[in-house]
Amino acid sequence: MLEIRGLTLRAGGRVLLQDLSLQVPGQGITALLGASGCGKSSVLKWLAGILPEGVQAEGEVLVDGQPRPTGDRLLAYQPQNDALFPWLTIAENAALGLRMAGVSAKLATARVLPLFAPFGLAGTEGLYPEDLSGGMRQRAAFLRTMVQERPFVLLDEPFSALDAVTRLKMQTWLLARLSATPRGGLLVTHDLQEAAALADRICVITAGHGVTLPVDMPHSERTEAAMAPLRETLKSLLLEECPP
Ligand SMILES: Nc1ncnc2c1ncn2[C@@H]1O[C@H](COP(=O)(O)OP(=O)(O)OP(=O)(O)O)[C@@H](O)[C@H]1O
Repeated sequence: MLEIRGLTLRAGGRVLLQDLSLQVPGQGITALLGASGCGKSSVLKWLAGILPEGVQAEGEVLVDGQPRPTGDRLLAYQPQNDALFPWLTIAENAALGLRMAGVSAKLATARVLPLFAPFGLAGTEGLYPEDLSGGMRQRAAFLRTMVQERPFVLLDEPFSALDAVTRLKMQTWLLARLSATPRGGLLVTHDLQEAAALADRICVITAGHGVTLPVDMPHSERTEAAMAPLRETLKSLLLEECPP
């Protein structure tokens, strides 16, 4: 269990988040929703240990009840922008997380290459980021994050640049991967449908605080109609933040 305790975020003299506590179990997906600018990306950056200077944070990170530093090696992080290095090939970029964890180039390459085809990236291995579409770059960044197989993955809008069909394929892949090798996912998304389809619990940041709702239905039963009441609840929580 990854736990955030008492996180307060400030930026430009403004309190973004006040005393957020959030639990991310070691299995399944916890979604983080909230209006644009409420601090979702900053929560992930703080956990990943890369909060920019303009944002200040106070709070604690714990894993299985033990205090851990931010930027802990138990966490893999996919930022909102793909953060690929333009001078590395797509295969080298995809392997970078493993290389930085000390895995040899040969082994890292052997681990990433089999995922190129299921991610729709076959043939791009030797290309450079500038040769790819935004959606392809986003999948390369997703690949780089998931292949690290760390106990927790922090995903900041990982599918925002994808078309509907590719998005569905990658969502299905993510659910299958997290169930095959249980890990905890913290997923920032703007998409209520995505949160309702994937998450086991949803934290909505509203008026600077977090409200967490469990989602108990099996994924196979989550039709649009079945999830409509949850989407309405999420919408009302989000609208509290943004009155018309
Ligand atoms: N480097 C920075 N310096 C000062 N303020 C910043 C910095 N980065 C972010 N902020 C401010 O912090 C607030 C939260 O930003 P953040 O990106 O975490 O929000 P978000 O909820 O993820 O937004 P979005 O959904 O639009 O991605 C914003 O008001 C933003 O202007």
